[in-house]
Amino acid sequence: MASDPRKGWHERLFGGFSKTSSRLGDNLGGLFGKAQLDAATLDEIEEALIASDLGPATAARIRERLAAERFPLGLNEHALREVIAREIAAVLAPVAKPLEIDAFPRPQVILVIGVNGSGKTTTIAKLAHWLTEQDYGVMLVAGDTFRAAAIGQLKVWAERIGVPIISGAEGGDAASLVFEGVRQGTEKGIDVLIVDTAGRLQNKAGLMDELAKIRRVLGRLNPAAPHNVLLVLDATTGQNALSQIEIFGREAGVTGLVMTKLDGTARGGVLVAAAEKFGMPIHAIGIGEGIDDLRPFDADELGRAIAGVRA
Ligand SMILES: Nc1nc2c(ncn2[C@@H]2O[C@H](COP(=O)(O)OP(=O)(O)OP(=O)(O)O)[C@@H](O)[C@H]2O)c(=O)[nH]1
Repeated sequence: MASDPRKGWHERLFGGFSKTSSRLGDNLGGLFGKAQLDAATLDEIEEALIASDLGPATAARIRERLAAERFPLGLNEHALREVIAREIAAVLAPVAKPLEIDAFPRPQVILVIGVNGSGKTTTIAKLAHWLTEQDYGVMLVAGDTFRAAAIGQLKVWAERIGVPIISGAEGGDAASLVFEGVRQGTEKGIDVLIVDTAGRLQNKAGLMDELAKIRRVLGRLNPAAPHNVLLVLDATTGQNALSQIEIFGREAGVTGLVMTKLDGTARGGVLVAAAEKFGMPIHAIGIGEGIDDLRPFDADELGRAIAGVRA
């Protein structure tokens, strides 16, 4: 019997977030079972939530909810985790937006940006796979011309997924490659063009200039392009991911986020902090290195995974 892919995802999601939810449990440990939810206990809970990367605004929000609710039998672990799950879901619901591919014009252009090692290349592969599964014709552009290895890696993925790729020589001009991508994409009737970009933040000015140039070239071909600018973030960097949203959001016209490596890190709470602080759409999360490990998410389900509440 074929395995149910939804069930598989649910299990991987809860498994992936297990370090995050157990860290939350460790931080809250001494507070379970307190008979009184007095101000001092609420303060301690709020601090534990902040220490779990959920962000000060969400921590304050959960504190308020706990203060407003009555726990006649004392605050047991399950009740506390349930409140946390609900409030996290409320923070995530407005930003949990799957990537939308408009019907016109074709190709839709998705520019993928982020610092080196954030999981950009793998995310592009997963995204291409997700789109081809929905019958979109996808083409990749190896726009990280700064590193030969990045070009090679993307080519391997393209072959594995079975999508065409436009690539040039190391050190080539990324903007002209993108131009060529749109030209060929239009000619071949491609639906979605996914463009990889360099991620060397150590040369921030150069990087931002290059992204601006790519955007200018795209804009000349079609004023609405790029239709999406996705910022890929590595959850394991914790609060650092927030400053990347700030920098790239200000300078590179980010339209949405993808957070990767949420499996195997205890810092998954940062996804909630990002949602609360920036309110930007979060299109998908990555919970593994496999091609199927990137998906849009359901806010309620993710709230339970982070808070460690089994359905
Ligand atoms: N556990 C886990 N690993 C991931 C995930 N996404 C990517 N990775 C791994 O993270 C490493 C870096 O990913 P890349 O896709 O090469 O990152 P990049 O941002 O393109 O990096 P550069 O090529 O150095 O610019 C690889 O070993 C990936 O397999 C994820 O969701 N979970």
